[in-house]
Amino acid sequence: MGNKINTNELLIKNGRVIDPLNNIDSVCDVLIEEGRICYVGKVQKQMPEDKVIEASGKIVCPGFIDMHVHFREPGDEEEETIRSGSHAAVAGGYTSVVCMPNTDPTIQDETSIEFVHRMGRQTRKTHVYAMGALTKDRKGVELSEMGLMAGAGAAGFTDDGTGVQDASVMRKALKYASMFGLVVSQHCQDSSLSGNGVINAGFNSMLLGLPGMSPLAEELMLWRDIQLNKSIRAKYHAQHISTKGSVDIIRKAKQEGIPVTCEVTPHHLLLNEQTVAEYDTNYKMNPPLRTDEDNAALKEAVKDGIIDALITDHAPHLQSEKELEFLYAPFGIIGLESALPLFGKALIEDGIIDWPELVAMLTCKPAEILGIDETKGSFTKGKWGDITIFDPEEKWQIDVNKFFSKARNCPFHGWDVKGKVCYTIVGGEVRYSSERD
Ligand SMILES: NC(=O)N[C@@H](CC(=O)O)C(=O)O
Ligand SMILES: [Zn+2]
Ligand SMILES: [Zn+2]
Repeated sequence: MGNKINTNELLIKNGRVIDPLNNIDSVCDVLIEEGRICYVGKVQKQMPEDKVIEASGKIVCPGFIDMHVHFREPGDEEEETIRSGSHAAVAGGYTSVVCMPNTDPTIQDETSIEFVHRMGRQTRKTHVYAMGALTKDRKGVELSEMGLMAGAGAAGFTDDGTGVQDASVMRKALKYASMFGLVVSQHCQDSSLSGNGVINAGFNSMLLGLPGMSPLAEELMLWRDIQLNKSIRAKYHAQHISTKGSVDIIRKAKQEGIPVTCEVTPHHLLLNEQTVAEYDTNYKMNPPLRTDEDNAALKEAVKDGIIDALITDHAPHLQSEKELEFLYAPFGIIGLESALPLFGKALIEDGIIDWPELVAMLTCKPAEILGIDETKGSFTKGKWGDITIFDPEEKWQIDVNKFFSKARNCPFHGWDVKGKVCYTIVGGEVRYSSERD
C-alpha cells in the first residue's frame, strides 16, 4: 500500500451479510479496498472512523440490480432524466439499473448506448446500462444493428412497450442476438388480442366499462417465443409476467430445459383488478393488474424458483398526462424508491421466502442474465464494492413527495411498509445514505 491514499476503502461491521451466490448468510464484516470486495468475515483491521459503517441489525448484501427501468432520456426529460432516475435508484438500494430503449429517439445505435453510459457515469450514483431496440424503431419489422450496439456495451435487446408481433422476425431476432450472447427481453403481448385494452379483461373491465386486455395476449406470445427458442437456445427473457398461465408456461419450459428466464414487479405481486381504485390512473400499467389468483400463482412461482429477477419497470409519466381519463392516460408507474419494502411485504411478510432468496433475485440472478456477473452481483473477492445496506425491520410510510424521481405516479403512496435502505455503496463509495436524505 505504501503511502497511497485509498479513498475507496470501507469496512462494514457486524451486519447480517447475505451473499446468495456464495451461500453466505452470517453476521460478519465486509472489507472493501480500492473500490473492490476484499474480504468477507471477521475483520480486525483498524480503520479511520469515517471509513467504518456499523451495520448491526441490518442486512448487508450485494447492490441491487434492476434490469428494467425507463429513464426517458433522450427525449422526455421532463418526465425523468438519467440523473433524476439515478438518484431514485440509489435511494432504493440499486447499484445497477438497465434502461429500456423506448425513448425518443429510440436507443438503437452505438452513440445512444454510449450516451446513456456517459450520463450515468457523470451522475456518479448507480451504474447505468441500456438495452438497445431489438427491431428498428421498435416496429417489429427489421432487425436493429445488434452487433454495433453489442460492441458499445448494450446489456441486451428489447422492444419493450410492445412485443415483436411477427413470429419470423422474432425467430431471426433470437438467432441474431444469440451470436452476441446477449439477452432478448420480450414484452409478451399479442396486440391483436390486447387491442385497445386498458385493464385486465374480466369482471372489473365490464364493471368499469373499460376495454380489457386478455391474459392470453401475454401467454400466446410467451408460448410462441419459447417454441421458437427450443432449437435456437438464445438467452430469452420474459418481461414483467403477470398471469398464472405465464407461470405455467415458464415452469414447463424450464422443466424441459428450454432457455427462458423471467421477471416480476412488486405491483403484479401485490395489486390486482379488485384493488384498483376506480378510474385512478396510478393503477394503469402494462401488463395490467390481473386477479388475486394470478398474484398467488406469481408468489408460488417465486417460491418454486421459477421467477429469476425482481424488477420495478420504473415508468415515470407527467402528472398532467396521468390526470387524463383512464382510457387516455399513459401506461406505467414508478417503483425504484418503494420496491424493497413492497417485495418484502409480498414475499417475506407472507412467509413465501426468506431474505437470501429475495436478495438473489435482486442481485446474482439478474447479473447472470445480463452477463455482468464477472464484476457484479456478489461478494466474491475482486468484484466491485457495490453494496446495499438495509434495515429489514424499520417501518416507514411511502410518500411520493419525498421521492428523488421527477415523477409521482405511484399507487403505493401512503402505504405503511417495513424495510428501509440505509446505505447504497458503489465501488466502495457511499452514494446514498438515509441519514443525509
Ligand atoms: N409498463 C408500462 O406500463 N409502461 C412502460 C412500457 C412497458 O414497460 O411496457 C413505459 O415505458 O411507460
Ligand atoms: Zn413492457
Ligand atoms: Zn417497461
